Amino acid sequence: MLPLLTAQQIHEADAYTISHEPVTSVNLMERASKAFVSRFMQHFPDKAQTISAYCGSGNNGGDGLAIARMLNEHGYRQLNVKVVRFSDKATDDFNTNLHRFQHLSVPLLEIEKGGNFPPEDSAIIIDALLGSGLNKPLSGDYEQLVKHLNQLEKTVVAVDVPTGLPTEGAVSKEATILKAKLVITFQQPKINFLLPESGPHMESWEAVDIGLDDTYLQSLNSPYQLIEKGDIKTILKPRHKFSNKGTYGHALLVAGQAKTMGAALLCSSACVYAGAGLTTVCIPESGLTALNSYQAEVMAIIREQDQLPEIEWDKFSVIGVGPGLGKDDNALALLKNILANYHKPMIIDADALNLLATHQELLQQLPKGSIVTPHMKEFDRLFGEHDTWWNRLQTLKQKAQELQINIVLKNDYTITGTPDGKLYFNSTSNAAMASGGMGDILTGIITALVAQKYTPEQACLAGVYLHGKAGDVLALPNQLHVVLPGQVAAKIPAVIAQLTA
Ligand SMILES: NC(=O)C1=CN([C@@H]2O[C@H](COP(=O)(O)OP(=O)(O)OC[C@H]3O[C@@H](n4cnc5c(N)ncnc54)[C@H](OP(=O)(O)O)[C@@H]3O)[C@@H](O)[C@H]2O)[C@H](O)CC1
Ligand SMILES: [K+]
Repeated sequence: MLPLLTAQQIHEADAYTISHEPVTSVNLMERASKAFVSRFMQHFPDKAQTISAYCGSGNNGGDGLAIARMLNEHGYRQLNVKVVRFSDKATDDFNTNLHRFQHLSVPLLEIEKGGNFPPEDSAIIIDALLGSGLNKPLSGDYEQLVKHLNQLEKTVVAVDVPTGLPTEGAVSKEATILKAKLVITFQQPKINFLLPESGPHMESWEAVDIGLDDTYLQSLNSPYQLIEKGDIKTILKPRHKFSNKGTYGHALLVAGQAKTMGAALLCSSACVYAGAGLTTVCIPESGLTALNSYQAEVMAIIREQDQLPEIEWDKFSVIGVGPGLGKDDNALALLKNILANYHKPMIIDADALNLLATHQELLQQLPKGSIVTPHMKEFDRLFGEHDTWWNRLQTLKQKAQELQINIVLKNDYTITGTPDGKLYFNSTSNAAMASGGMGDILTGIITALVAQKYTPEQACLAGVYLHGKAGDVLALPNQLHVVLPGQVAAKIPAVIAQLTA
């Protein structure tokens, strides 16, 4: 897991590394700048490109000066630096780097408060104006400069953080932020990079290691964690000889209506592919032929209109409810019936979430450790409207603790909130997966993992990762525009095999 820290914690981690490694703060800046330059050169190897580095007078600006010096050493000749003097203050490391810069033949121009902005002819702008030290929205000269640079529509590469973007906390829709094509960030993505509000302000980010003390970073016990491949490899268990279908559990999915039977087919199919020993789906009779032809491995319990189905509750290791279920009185009666009779962790998705939203008292009846898998709109229906993702994140943390459930908030970086108050960001998936039915697949996968005796938390983290990884494996190598949910399900065994090899 990569702990995701707040700006304050990053500052403390700097100080800890400086005193314990030990390394001087200017050498830590040198190390960070070197890491930036080596990544920058991979993306922009053409040394004849025109580059302007805009530097503030804090440590982000100090990085900018060190970066420009290093690029010059590497033979980038069409380089110039613009230092903005909008503040009377400058950090020591900025001053040291300005001093180191002065004997170079690289043009350096200072932009004063209230001054005019010089013409900008470079193709690439390195944004080293402000970084993680941002403590208020941009205004005055900074805001004017950033607006000016934004309208030039250059290729902006931000150092650590795009100027004006807070690393955590609410991002105002009105905020002026320097739009980056690429952010090369130090040590870890900043929490806001993983929330949709950063989308309009940055196309992509890459984190470079600057050697902050890892034991210290882990000891901060941050509630925000980024899931990495190694974490999932640790969770997934290989299959053993002499195991049989009974070893891998019996999953029941309660899903589907005549017009939304596809959801039931997709989630039960995903459950089979993700390895449940047995999968049964409870559907209306109208779906039986489709089920038998789509996925012969799945068994059925038929649900009559207006009648509760006969379910042998003890037979099932786990129940997943909701995809395509509908929100009518029958669906509600069925959900109530399940909550009254089944007391092990269950998975609640789609229509069942909307029923919970309109019958909030049922939320309290969810067995401890249950899993709900809302997308943003379902989440807000359940827990109230949110005007920023940061606020939504805080509700996610609070509700998972309060209800003692796992909440999987589906998004680009799907976030799982767990009963112990942690928020885990997933690192797989891509935009080709944005299509109807993809959530049904996730429900099937998570249900299958709980059936196989993974803890609910493990099932969420691994399920979300596998789902996204299957989509990545399918879409990324060929830059596919779209991948279909059924393809993602069928890819799961290969993805698990690769992770357990
Ligand atoms: N471990 C690491 O990640 C390392 C990061 N490094 C780099 O350091 C910056 C952070 O540097 P810092 O000096 O703390 O802050 P900034 O350069 O981002 O900002 C400088 C000062 O600007 C003022 N400020 C804040 N917000 C605004 C604003 N909206 N308008 C104008 N001015 C603003 C603020 O000072 P005040 O006294 O005015 O409050 C800031 O202190 C990090 O991003 C990395 O690039 C190190 O190089 C190595 C380790
Ligand atoms: K910056």
